[in-house]
Amino acid sequence: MSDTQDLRVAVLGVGVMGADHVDRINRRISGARVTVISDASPERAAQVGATARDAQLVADPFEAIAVEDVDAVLLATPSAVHAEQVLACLHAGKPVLCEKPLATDAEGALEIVRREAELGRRLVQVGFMRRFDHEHERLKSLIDTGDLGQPLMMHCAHRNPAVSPRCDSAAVITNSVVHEIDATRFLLGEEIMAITVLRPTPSSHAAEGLQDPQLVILETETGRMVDIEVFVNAGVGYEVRTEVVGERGSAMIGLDVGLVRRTEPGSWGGQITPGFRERFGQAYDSEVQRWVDAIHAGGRSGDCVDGPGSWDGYAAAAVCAAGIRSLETWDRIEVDMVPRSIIGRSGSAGAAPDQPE
Ligand SMILES: NC(=O)c1ccc[n+]([C@@H]2O[C@H](COP(=O)([O-])OP(=O)(O)OC[C@H]3O[C@@H](n4cnc5c(N)ncnc54)[C@H](O)[C@@H]3O)[C@@H](O)[C@H]2O)c1
Ligand SMILES: O[C@H]1[C@H](O)[C@@H](O)[C@H](O)[C@@H](O)[C@H]1O
Repeated sequence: MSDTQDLRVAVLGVGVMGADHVDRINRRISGARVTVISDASPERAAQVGATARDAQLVADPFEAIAVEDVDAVLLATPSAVHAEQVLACLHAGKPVLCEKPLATDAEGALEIVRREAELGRRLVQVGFMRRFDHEHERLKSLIDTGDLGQPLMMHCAHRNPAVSPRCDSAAVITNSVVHEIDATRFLLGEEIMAITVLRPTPSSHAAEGLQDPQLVILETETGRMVDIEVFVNAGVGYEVRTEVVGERGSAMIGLDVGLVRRTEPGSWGGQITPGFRERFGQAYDSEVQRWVDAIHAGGRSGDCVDGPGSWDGYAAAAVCAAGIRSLETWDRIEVDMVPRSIIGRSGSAGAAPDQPE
């Protein structure tokens, strides 16, 4: 790849998210095109491949990563296989944008942080797309300029209309709460030290044995508290609300306040957002465009990340691991994280806890 050539991207896993990413790269992102598609389902690969003229289908995901004229990899495979596929990308020296979570356990994420640090280049970006959402960016800017005074608390709600019947109680944390964990680190700029997961009466719409909803309390290094209602079978629509309460005021995002209409006879209201693709479409586009631009800027030897990196993926995985433990024990659990200083320079440009080593 030269500066003027399109980045040749392999997309692995072309289900809901991967197919969207193929479409976004080919239609809306400049400086990149999808040249390889890989999916465990040959039918699905062929179906999505038919929408991407230039793309070659490669059945084995590790062969797809190794294809010589693939410059970068976008992973939208199931969360359980992210860690091994990211490690394969690092082994091949290729930049990777990995959908969240980076790994389903803290050890897997830490291994990635260590391997990237050994390479001496930042090649791993994690798909915490809320950092690219305009509302989140505005909220962060209000906090950073001091307009709210010192932030003290955050209140969050994360409601999905429904999830796959295969989703278990731990996956509610690793797949859904992981977004609030990253948003907390991003907005407040510090690490999370402890987590408590409470169990309200489960919804009758949740699958047998699934703890849904859950109430999660995060405690940060300086003692700020964040409460999160996560409810993944809430019906109705998609809602992600975040309110930051500071010493001089509060601010809330995610209120679905698009167009509000008054119509006869006597009705008033707006549209409910149906899902994450609609709510975060702009954020996914910005995330992928900035990733592509960062790889062009980094070239063959520089850093290829603009946004959350491997350290952010690890920090979130460590909090999730403590959350799963809290879910099992009903206790408040302190987060077990290695100190950042032992890792070296790899990690995130976007995350606040990015102190000089
Ligand atoms: N950032 C977000 O808001 C967001 C939204 C949805 C999903 N996600 C993440 O994206 C990932 C995919 O989620 P999804 O909803 O698209 O899932 P999905 O089930 O719709 O798609 C996954 C695809 O991967 C394929 N696959 C399975 N194992 C594979 C393997 N080992 N190698 C290659 N392909 C394989 C499957 O056949 C399927 O087509 C998950 O990690 C999820 O957490 C992120
Ligand atoms: O995988 C999805 C995705 O990450 C969405 O952004 C989130 O709202 C859902 O809860 C999760 O299941």
